[in-house]
Amino acid sequence: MIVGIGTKNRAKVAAIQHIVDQYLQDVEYIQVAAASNVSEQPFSNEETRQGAINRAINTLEEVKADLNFGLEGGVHEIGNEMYCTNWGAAALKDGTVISAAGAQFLLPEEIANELRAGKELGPVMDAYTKQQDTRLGAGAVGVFTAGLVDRTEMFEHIVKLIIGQYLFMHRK
Ligand SMILES: O=P(O)(O)OP(=O)(O)OP(=O)(O)OC[C@H]1O[C@@H](n2cnc3c(O)ncnc32)[C@H](O)[C@@H]1O
Ligand SMILES: [Mg+2]
Repeated sequence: MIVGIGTKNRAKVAAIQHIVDQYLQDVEYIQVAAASNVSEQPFSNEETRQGAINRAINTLEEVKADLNFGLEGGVHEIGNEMYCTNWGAAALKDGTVISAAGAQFLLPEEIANELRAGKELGPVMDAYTKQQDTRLGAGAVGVFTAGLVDRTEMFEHIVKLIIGQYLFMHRK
């Protein structure tokens, strides 16, 4: 089968490939930088979920694979506290869209304030860590969990939930 990957972000690509390779056979991958059609920095669960779904559908339209993945990161606030939130979706050839949410974790107040001022988490994390492209490696989750959970592991759980739902739908 053909699996479409709607991102070129290597942390997300690795998450999709690790889980697909574990549970599906004879897979060929096609990658595209699919548009999310939401803000660069989604600011609610609804918007983050929509970004993942849009990426999955845009990947389906571009590569027409059997399973087309979209993964999206964003933030949302509960009271005065800001959490990172993560969503994934897969669009099937017949237009069915499977979705699942993943881990959420609290962002430190100094990071949350930068986002409230309109900045994006990617560049804010690079400034905070004095490194480049945090979002392609450990991610904010890796930094703020002392390396216990990196961005790939976080998205792997979402991909596993999606493939599990796909296998359930196609059970014999
Ligand atoms: O190439 P794409 O697939 O777009 O991957 P991305 O890293 O930009 O990821 P998202 O668009 O899903 O994330 C939305 C925004 O939040 C940032 N972001 C999300 N999660 C992050 C993390 O764990 N570490 C650093 N930045 C993160 C990201 O850089 C964007 O500004
Ligand atoms: Mg992005």
